[in-house]
Amino acid sequence: MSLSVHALSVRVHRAQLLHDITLEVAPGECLGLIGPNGSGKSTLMRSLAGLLRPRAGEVRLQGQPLARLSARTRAQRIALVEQQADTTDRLRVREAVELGRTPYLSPLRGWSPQDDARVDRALAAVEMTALADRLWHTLSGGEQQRVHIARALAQDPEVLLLDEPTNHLDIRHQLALLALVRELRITRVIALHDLNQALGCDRLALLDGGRLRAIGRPEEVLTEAALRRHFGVGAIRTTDPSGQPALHFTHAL
Ligand SMILES: Nc1ncnc2c1ncn2[C@@H]1O[C@H](COP(=O)(O)OP(=O)(O)OP(=O)(O)O)[C@@H](O)[C@H]1O
Repeated sequence: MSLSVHALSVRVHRAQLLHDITLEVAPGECLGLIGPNGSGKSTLMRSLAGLLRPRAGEVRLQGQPLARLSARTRAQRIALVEQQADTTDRLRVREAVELGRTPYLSPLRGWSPQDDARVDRALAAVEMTALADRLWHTLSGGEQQRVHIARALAQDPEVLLLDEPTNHLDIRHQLALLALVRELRITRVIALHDLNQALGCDRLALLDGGRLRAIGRPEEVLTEAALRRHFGVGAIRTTDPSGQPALHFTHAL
């Protein structure tokens, strides 16, 4: 499903957080969202999920304004994994993942064995099957993050929005998660701080100061000049021993 943003401006408490953003994510594409701290990545993510009402402009899903879709339809189509998601409920891991099936349940359509199977697959995808009965609040930060991702997968969305999903994860789980995200055929938007990881996206959108500064293939966006201007670092573009492009950061400016 395509996701598009048209002249989007977002204001919160008199602060203008996003300015006139226009971009399009093609069906099945993985768009990486990059930018320094406070550049507006999470704000854009929340806008893409329909959680923030724009001051001007709109987000469209397959050409349809998000604002016109019911909350239930939106939840069936879009899943968001936020940066600092928490829950105060006394939930077990499996119950937290089962919440992903909520948009599909109704008085006429109760919980079914297919829902159980979907939850099983989601838990297995993030290697949390063994911890399915643990209480949420006893998990480590990285384990909680993996449960959030499982909940989003169980939601069976057509658009998956991941806000810094590798935060808290050890290196093996970071690589496993990125491989999992790469294999999904759905439309994905993923905010990343690790710019070497961002090189693996189909395209990158670079935000700075709430404005879209560049969008294109990773090598077009992550130039040494852009790294200097927008991230304030000296960097050298290089290739790793396997021939893949890589960035070597030298110093903060
Ligand atoms: N409710 C709010 N009221 C005022 N300012 C806000 C509010 N929420 C966010 N901001 C500001 O908006 C800017 C963009 O925040 P946002 O969280 O979208 O940035 P980000 O790119 O995701 O940052 P980070 O990389 O640090 O996670 C920041 O300067 C932030 O302080």
